[in-house]
Amino acid sequence: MSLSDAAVPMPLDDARPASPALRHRKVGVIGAGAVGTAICYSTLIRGVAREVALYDIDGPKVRAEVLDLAHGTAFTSTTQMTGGDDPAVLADAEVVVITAGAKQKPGQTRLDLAEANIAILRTLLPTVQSVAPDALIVLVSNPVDVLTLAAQRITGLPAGRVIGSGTLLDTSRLRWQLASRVHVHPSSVHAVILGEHGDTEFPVWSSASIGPTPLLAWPDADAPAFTREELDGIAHEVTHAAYEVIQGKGATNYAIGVATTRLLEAILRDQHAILPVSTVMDGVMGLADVALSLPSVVGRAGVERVLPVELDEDERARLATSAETLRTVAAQFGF
Ligand SMILES: NC(=O)C1=CN([C@@H]2O[C@H](COP(=O)(O)OP(=O)(O)OC[C@H]3O[C@@H](n4cnc5c(N)ncnc54)[C@H](O)[C@@H]3O)[C@@H](O)[C@H]2O)C=CC1
Ligand SMILES: CC(=O)C(=O)O
Repeated sequence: MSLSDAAVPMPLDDARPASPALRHRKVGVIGAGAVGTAICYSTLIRGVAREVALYDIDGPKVRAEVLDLAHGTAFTSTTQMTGGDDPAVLADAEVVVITAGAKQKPGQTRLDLAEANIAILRTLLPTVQSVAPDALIVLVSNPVDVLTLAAQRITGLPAGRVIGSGTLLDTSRLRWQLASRVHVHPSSVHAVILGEHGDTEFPVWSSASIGPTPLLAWPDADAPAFTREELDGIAHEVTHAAYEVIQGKGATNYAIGVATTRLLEAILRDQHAILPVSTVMDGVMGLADVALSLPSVVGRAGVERVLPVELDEDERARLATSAETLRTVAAQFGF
């Protein structure tokens, strides 16, 4: 069996023609590292796609990961797990998720990865477009906002078809922090991190709420009101969460795995869900020629609309700082 033959055999029921709704639900994932495999795993478990295909240049590694994931599909949904070291495994994917490339070493910022990972995109994207010409592109590799702008410019695709995971993960971290503090489920916390997925990101406290109660007016006998100092501390922990995890285990992967699956679900099920993801801005809130996260309506066509947000003066200044930081880095690479 060649390395690119790593696809598991089709179960009998998959030999029948798929219903139109299922026929195209194939996700390609590039990069069989900590992040790519976590995305495959959570996508299998949640049954979001009909087929997940994993591609990596490291043949033995990708073959082993595909087999390990495929061996568990008796206990997941009907999803097929395929893959190998030939990019043809991505053929006809509806969405291709890019996790390939360098990751931060302790002490590095995400922006330090720009040169290496833009170079990978320049060779990878033409291949992706030839094997999966209709695919939406989802960027996860870092610095994800700079790579989202680069990928959109390299492919020439409409802005909404090139999506960075952006601050979806940071927002999840924030919701978990706040939920733990007031003893509710994170799904009942409505708060968002916007801007760069990186050191200049910021929480939008002015519109955050817990259930229907504005966060800044939080009253509860069991959990007292938030002070400004405490909110600053929570924001700092969210922004620095990745550094702590990377210091301890060398990578972050499970949370980005489920966050990316949530994005894939919004796309493949055409949910028109509002998610904080990164796309190239086209003038919304005065932003252009930069990719960063604002609340975005996500469905089968990709990001269908980017929603302007009501921000206070401090939040507006922080959005401008994020945009300026990202523009400066992207410009160094001609974007
Ligand atoms: N956007 C986000 O929220 C997050 C982004 N990341 C980023 O995801 C990226 C991947 O992280 P890990 O999976 O931990 O790294 P890893 O080192 O475990 O895996 C990277 C994989 O990419 C493969 N690869 C390298 N060049 C390739 C190419 N040209 N074609 C195909 N495959 C190629 C390598 O063989 C390796 O298997 C990093 O840039 C990291 O910073 C990680 C966590 C969260
Ligand atoms: C590595 C990274 O970008 C994160 O975990 O947020």
